[in-house]
Amino acid sequence: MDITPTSIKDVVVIVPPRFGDHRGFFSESWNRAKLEAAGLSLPEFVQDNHSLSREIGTVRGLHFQSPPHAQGKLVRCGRGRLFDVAVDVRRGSPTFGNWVGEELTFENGKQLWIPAGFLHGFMTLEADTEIVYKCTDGYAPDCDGAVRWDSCGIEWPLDGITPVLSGKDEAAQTLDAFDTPFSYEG
Ligand SMILES: Cc1cn([C@H]2C[C@H](O)[C@@H](COP(=O)(O)OP(=O)(O)O[C@H]3O[C@@H](C)C(=O)[C@@H](O)[C@H]3O)O2)c(=O)[nH]c1=O
Repeated sequence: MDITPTSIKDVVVIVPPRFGDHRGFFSESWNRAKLEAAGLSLPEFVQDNHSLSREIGTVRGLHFQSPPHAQGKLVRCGRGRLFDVAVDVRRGSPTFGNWVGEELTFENGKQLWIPAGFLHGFMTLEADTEIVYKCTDGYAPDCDGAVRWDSCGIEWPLDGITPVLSGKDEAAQTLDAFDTPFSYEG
């Protein structure tokens, strides 16, 4: 189990091993005991999500759920390629406002662990890209919120394109206007 830190202490990249043979590969995409043996203890997951984005340059995000339904997310790509982003919005965090971006592809098998207290979003880098992620809390529409994808200084890889957005994401508040419900707990 390969676990690599990022520029934000609490966000990590995980790459589970793949056992390849003439048929393809086998991989344990999630194994609590093996992660703990490798030094990473994650909260309990209660929901798995899966979405398909048809067009290259589709942007979903930047999303969060407020407490008491804040979500940590363990994200991977099921098909295609995407650029996955976490933005630290924990009030008082030494890395408040900083972002981490990681290319997650079917081929590289990378997973990004994003704890509660971060905005999450992604841009697809290929048509027909699928994302799969585990969440530490269930969907709570009353706690659901969004911040504009282009208000956080993120260096999106498809710079200059007109992204495909939902109406909710199009109308989202900017990071400057966002009154974060999260605080840093060290
Ligand atoms: C997020 C979510 C949505 N839905 C429904 C609501 C709506 O009718 C439909 C589409 O919802 P959305 O437009 O919010 O889907 P989407 O834009 O893909 O939202 C997701 O974006 C990524 C970046 C995340 O991090 C997720 O937590 C989630 O916010 O699915 C659920 O039933 N359960 C869920 O957990």
